[in-house]
Amino acid sequence: MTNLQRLNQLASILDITRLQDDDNTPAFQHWLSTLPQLDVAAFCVYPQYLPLLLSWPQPQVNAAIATVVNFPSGDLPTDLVCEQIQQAIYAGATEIDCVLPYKALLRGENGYVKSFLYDVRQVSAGVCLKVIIESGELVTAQQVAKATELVIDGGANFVKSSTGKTAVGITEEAARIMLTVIAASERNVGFKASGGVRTIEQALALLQIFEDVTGRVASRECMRIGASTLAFELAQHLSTDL
Ligand SMILES: O=C[C@H](O)COP(=O)(O)O
Repeated sequence: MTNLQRLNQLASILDITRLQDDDNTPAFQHWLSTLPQLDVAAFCVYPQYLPLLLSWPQPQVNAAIATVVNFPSGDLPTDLVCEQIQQAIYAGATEIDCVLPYKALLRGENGYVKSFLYDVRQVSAGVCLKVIIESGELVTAQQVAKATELVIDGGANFVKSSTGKTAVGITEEAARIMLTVIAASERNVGFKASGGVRTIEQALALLQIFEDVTGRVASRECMRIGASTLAFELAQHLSTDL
């Protein structure tokens, strides 16, 4: 595969993300105006910015519209998270990135986590559900594996590593653990790497790990990379490689 083909493959699995806590309408609209024209997998923004994204005059015809719930703490009551999901879908979201109650998992409350995953899957039926395990906050490899296993068993479409709001985002070690559990499962579940993916080198390394561990070719149906700045570097490389 040529470098250009690999970079285009990377663009096709990118979830361009804007989850700034000090954001506002003018800044968000300016951000939209700066976005490069790439055939990406999705745009991921806070729920309050879904209307602006959906009314954006340059629709990215193939891109999904994603938003976040139970974000970033993972601590909200299940019924409130389900309400957030319903509101997001009503607002036009076609993908939901939902933070797992990972602190409950760390307390050993696996039953609560399973019940949470069941409820959010029911209320998000028909849309793409990505569950964020916040791998950088899980202490042991066993906890990363267990969180991944519970998310898969709960029926999510993707297991996502990080919110990008904690000290540690995705690491290659956590990616390997998550992908090993995903590869061993009988279910068709995808992997989303996120949290501090700032360079093309990092992203290509994660893409390679995905393909090495799962034996699958990375596509938007089975792999995503969530990043807030990578699209700009990628567009520069793609324009110079033409
Ligand atoms: O999906 C969430 C991402 O982590 C946000 O991207 P970032 O880490 O490049 O800011």
